[in-house]
Amino acid sequence: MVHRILIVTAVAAEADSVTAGLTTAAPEHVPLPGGLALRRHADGDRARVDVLVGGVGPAAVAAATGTALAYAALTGGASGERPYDLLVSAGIAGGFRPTAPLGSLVVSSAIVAADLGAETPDGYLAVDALGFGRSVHPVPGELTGRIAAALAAEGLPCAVAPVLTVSTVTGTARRAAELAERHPGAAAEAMEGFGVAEAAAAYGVPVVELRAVSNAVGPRDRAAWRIGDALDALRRAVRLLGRTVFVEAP
Ligand SMILES: O=C(O)c1cccc(C(=O)CC[C@H]2O[C@@H](n3cnc4c(=O)[nH]cnc43)[C@H](O)[C@@H]2O)c1
Repeated sequence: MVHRILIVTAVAAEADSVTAGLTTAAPEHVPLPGGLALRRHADGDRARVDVLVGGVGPAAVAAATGTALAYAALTGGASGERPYDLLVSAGIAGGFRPTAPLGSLVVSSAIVAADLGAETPDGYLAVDALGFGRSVHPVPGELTGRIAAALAAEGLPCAVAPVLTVSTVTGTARRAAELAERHPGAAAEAMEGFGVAEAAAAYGVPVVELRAVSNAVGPRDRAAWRIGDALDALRRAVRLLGRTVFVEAP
């Protein structure tokens, strides 16, 4: 059985790291509606890994991921079958100190919409507390365990922890403290995971977020960003997962 994985990044530089990490030959270009395209990597009859550049932020990436899922559902195998076996939201992120230092990896134990809600005189209320939708997508613990074990076995340790999705990059110590207090144990913040997870949930596909830390969550300090190191960590992580978890039964 071929395992079908869709890896969604925000920008092309992240997709380039993912593509470089996959060990198969150059990908096939698969055009999608809406000006989107998949980079399709096939590993014989073991796995098919599609890589999608979905845009920055939860709205853009949810729209793009939804398009890719609808396309796969309409053009793929038997009706009623899941269009993919696994979705991965991958890219660079801000890391919460001290859990996620620069260059380290974070695998989501949950994917959390950290600013989807309402401010009230008594504090923040998440959207589910307001009676609409949800603010947390769970990630199968067995899946995160396999990913973490595969990475650690090759000397690439990672934190397994909640990853926050924000629409505004944190740029002050005050905001970082606020988020850490509201989401104890969170290891990283990025801008796409929740959008990918919403699309995945609509099609019943399990989802996980994989992030490589390029900067610390806190006061803005562009000189301290390590985007190259994070992209390299992402490439190494995908290389390992391409040989292990991506070709295993979901
Ligand atoms: O201008 C800034 O201060 C700034 C700081 C960090 C990141 C940005 C971006 O515009 C990148 C957004 C892009 O990268 C992911 N990302 C990376 N670091 C973070 C972060 O600390 N908080 C949220 N997102 C981050 C994100 O997923 C986007 O795709 C600008």
